[in-house]
Amino acid sequence: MTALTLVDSSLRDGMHSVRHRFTPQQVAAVAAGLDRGGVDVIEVTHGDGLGGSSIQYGEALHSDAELIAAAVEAVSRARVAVLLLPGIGTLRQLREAQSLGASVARIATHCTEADIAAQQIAWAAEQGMHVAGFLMMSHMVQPAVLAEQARLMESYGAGTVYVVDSAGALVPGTTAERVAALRAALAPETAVGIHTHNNLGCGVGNALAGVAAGATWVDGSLRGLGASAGNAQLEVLVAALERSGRATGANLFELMDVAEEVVAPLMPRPQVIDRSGLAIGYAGVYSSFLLHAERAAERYGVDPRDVLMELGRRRVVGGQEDMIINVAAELAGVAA
Ligand SMILES: C[C@H](O)CC(=O)C(=O)O
Ligand SMILES: [Mn+2]
Repeated sequence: MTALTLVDSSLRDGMHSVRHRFTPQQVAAVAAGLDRGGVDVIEVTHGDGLGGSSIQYGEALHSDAELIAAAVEAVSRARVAVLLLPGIGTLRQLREAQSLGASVARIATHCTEADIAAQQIAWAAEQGMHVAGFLMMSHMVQPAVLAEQARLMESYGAGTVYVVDSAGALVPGTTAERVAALRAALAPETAVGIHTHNNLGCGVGNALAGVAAGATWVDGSLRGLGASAGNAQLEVLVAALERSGRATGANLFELMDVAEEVVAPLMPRPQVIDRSGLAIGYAGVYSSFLLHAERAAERYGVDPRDVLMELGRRRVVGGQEDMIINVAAELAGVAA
């Protein structure tokens, strides 16, 4: 059985929850703990990836470069990964991240737009980085369509392709179908990854279903720290994987301690499934829309759930954040 690669997203997906305000000192403390805990890959960047710091996506307190350097310095065995969304981050920023010591490039596109990542995936693979293609909003297409997109990413040079449940809208059955479709379509040496969100309370369950269906790269975040309802809670996932007979190589008690003593005090609020988070999963809307939708709803005096349900009906995707204001204004019956 292929060994699992355990990936932590607390310092990247978790950035959405802390409004991109982690400091290099905090990054170093979390990364050192994850390294001691035996996590294989630690992802660090703005929540929307390299170059995400902006009015549109939220301004970060520190540059990606400062945070990546802090993580690289803090680890002794884990690899440091960065996220890049073509159209937000640039190859220049990816080159800088690699020069600072990042060795895994996660290149993310909407689930039907793998072709916009051809250049970035090929470049990173040529530089010797391990490239993971990240097919976001995977619930929006049928498994066969997703598998075709995964094959494109593989053809550009991706060594891993992920089913990414950005909205937390999948359940164990629909997760397993997608992972199995990718596993069947890709070459045996190409790994399949699973990245989940907990909006329907299925974050850990979906990750387990993904692993049972053939995923070997598996993401989580300490205390579940991630956009909207958060990710699969990493320390819980490790315990559940071990109990389902899959060795992780992680030190569970060390991860529990880092989660409790280092990450929990940094969290602005506990990672619960509140009504807006649940509405995101139910509507099938991009998780990082949560804070934008809450702000827009407050500004126009409407219910954030109505905004989210309407965004879901319109099949709005990442990159269309400006539509959130339009929808809130329309629901309020005023001009944006
Ligand atoms: C940019 C997104 O936050 C990437 C991600 O983690 C997801 O789609 O889920
Ligand atoms: Mn995510």
